Amino acid sequence: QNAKLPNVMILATGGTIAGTGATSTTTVGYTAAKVGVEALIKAVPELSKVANVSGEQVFQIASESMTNEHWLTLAKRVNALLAQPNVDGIVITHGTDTLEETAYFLNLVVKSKKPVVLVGSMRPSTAISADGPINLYNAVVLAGSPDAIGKGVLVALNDQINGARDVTKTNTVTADTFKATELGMLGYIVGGKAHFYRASTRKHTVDTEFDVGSLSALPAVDVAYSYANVGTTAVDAFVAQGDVGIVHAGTGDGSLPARTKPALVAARKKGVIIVRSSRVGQGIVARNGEANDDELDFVVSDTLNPQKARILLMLALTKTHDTKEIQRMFYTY
Ligand SMILES: NC(=O)C[C@H](N)C(=O)O
Repeated sequence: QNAKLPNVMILATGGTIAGTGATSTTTVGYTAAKVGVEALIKAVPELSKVANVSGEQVFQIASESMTNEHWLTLAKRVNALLAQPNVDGIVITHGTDTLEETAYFLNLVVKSKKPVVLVGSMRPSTAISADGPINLYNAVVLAGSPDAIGKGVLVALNDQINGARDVTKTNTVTADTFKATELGMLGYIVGGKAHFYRASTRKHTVDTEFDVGSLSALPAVDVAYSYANVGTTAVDAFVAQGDVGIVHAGTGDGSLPARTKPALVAARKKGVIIVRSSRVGQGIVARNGEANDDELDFVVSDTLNPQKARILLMLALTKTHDTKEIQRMFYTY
């Protein structure tokens, strides 16, 4: 322990960063979530020069299997740790598949300005040029950086700092997969230092109205994906199973196909909240653009992608079923 260094807690959840392959050239077909947190820390002795690190294994899963229950457990643990004066920042090691979702969930429910940084890797720990160790080093640097305080939940991979709201996985295999595309990344981690150039204007962490402290479950919300020839199978199934919200991942600017629209309108009449989002990946879904949202009593996702719109809708539904209020939240967070 060095009193001059920040105290950074590493919470491990699994993913490829904790994965192992049969050979050093195995970069696909490896097994995720095998290496424990102590081994991850031990693999990067340089960590002790930038922070007093300690580790905790919260889960050991591939992130495609992340659930709402995992998120509630993780968020409560993060909030409990950040309330301790001897914790300056938290790093969460995580699979990359749903990393952006966990980051955005925490961005909305963490009750602290202290840095929370999600990190993963695209190559397993056993690979040549594994990206996990450098990403972990950078994440710990970032979590211990005073400049990261109050910036919301951050993502550190490939020497870049991205904000939880706008970052997304853009490539299935390459190490430079996490990008905030048009809205832009926040900075770099270079030479053991975090360099910030921008911050999100959207509210997060201590400035949100959401509190998961007393929650043991989240409202049922699913995503209905749109494409040519789509019908009502998904929407009908979601309503039948009792969903209270549906995010429609529409084509283009959140368009509603002629065959699907009546099912969404009927679902809304039954009380289900409908959010129009887009599968495109860039741009605003404009209110009263591709559909008359005022008349249909639908909500638009603004620039949130469908998987993040699902998260905000779940949290919104813990507070209200008023569509005007929910729309306000989509323009706030
Ligand atoms: N690169 C990765 O971490 C992918 C892995 N399927 C996961 O999300 O756990």
